[in-house]
Amino acid sequence: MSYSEPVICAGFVDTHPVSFEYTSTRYSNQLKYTYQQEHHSVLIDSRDLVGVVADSTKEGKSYCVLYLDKVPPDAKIPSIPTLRSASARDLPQEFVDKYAVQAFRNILRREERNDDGEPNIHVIVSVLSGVGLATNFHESVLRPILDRIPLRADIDYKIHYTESSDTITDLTKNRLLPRAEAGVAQHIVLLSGDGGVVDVINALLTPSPSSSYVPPTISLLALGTGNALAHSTGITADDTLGLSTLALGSAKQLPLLKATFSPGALALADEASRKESLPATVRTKAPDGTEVDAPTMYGAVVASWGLHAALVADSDTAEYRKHGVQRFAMAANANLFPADGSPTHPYQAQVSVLRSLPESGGEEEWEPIKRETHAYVLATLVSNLEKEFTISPASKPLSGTLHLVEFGPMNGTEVMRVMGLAYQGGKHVDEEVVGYHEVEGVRIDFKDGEKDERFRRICIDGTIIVVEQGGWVEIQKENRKVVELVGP
Ligand SMILES: Nc1ncnc2c1ncn2[C@@H]1O[C@H](COP(=O)(O)OP(=O)(O)OP(=O)(O)O)[C@@H](O)[C@H]1O
Repeated sequence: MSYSEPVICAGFVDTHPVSFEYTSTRYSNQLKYTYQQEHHSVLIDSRDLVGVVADSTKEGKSYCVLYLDKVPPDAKIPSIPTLRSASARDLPQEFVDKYAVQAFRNILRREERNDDGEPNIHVIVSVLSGVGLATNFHESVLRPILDRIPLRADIDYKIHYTESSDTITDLTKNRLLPRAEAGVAQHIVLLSGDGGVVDVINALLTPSPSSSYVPPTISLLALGTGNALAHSTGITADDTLGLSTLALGSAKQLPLLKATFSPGALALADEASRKESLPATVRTKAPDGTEVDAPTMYGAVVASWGLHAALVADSDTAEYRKHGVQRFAMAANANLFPADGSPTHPYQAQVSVLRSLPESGGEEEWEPIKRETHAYVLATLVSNLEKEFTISPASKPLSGTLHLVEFGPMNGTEVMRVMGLAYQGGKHVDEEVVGYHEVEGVRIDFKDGEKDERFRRICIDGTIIVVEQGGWVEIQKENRKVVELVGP
């Protein structure tokens, strides 16, 4: 069949006779059905299509086509799309073959159950992620879709709503980790931003993993603010916020980075009103060669210091969160153009990068960046920090490469111009003032620089860690298989 030839056949929608027309091109697929009596047509674009579920309650080739009605672009309040379903018979076979939701069943191992009867599929709803739409999305969209599969709440899967910022960590540590270590396959459907994924990862990473550990699989539904992981892996390439990926995708190891800090480092909590210990410590060698217990945290997206860490830290308040993704731009403005008219801060530390030397058989070497002050130092595993903000154009989905973007102090207008180019597909990396390199690791050593702790804030996937005066942080790729992520 030529890709531009539509497939036309007769069938039924809700018992009314229709003519189906399925068009598949390189760029998009569409299913149109036209009621034979009224000549009225309905068009379903593949960007809105979740999948096609066989309807076992009906005879013959009966299906339920699940798709979404987009939120109108001029909607005044943040809203979720509306779930639509069409009960159809005798659909074009090509359409069924491409969008049938069998993959759902391969990923969601519902038949395996624990001794206490608890299923191994968990739906986690992070109620405060993004602008707070996860609960509504779960109740109005996800749950009715799971009902159609059919997957039954409390029998085939368990629902968890977050009650505090510790809910995901506690659930993972107490229930998911022991089963993963015992070799049980588990699936987590996560309605959150990147933070939910990071909480799961850090709770699963124990210092001495069991040899029978089975990495849980995560299906991410992009209900956060930045949603860097979802945008960078193609989960949000269509308009279903990750539902089509959940229905039709396949799982792959999620690459991680490991950030190890000098012993006095603490994470900020509750809008920076208090500090708390990091999730773990590891015994490691400090840059001066001494053995220390180093606070450690893992991430899947980004490790940064300077302007990026400052704007993430400053914008993580309930007040800023109301503005959705705009909160980053608002905080950037406040950092770049201080009210007192002063220039942006020249961040002081020794920054070094770990490079792999192919000429010496892949040996690695730390190489200092020859600049004493910095504005922007950001290492990332992903291409996009927001849908349109391409921080690292060379990063490929789930490839595990780490890229560093860095530049020195500039005035606010120039920083805005340069980083504005990231919204044009990542053109900032072509600017002479921007350093852009593939690296194995990055080290920031504060030595005697930076007396004010605001300038010693490090961002690991949205968590802000303050390094003590004279302290350091080392970021490297982590090779352990901790979770798999379902991608398109
Ligand atoms: N019920 C709750 N009570 C308190 N805090 C919560 C609750 N539910 C979620 N949170 C917190 O809200 C934050 C949500 O983070 P998440 O990353 O999921 O969304 P986001 O920050 O909006 O998106 P992104 O990280 O993609 O920009 C986390 O810090 C999480 O711990």
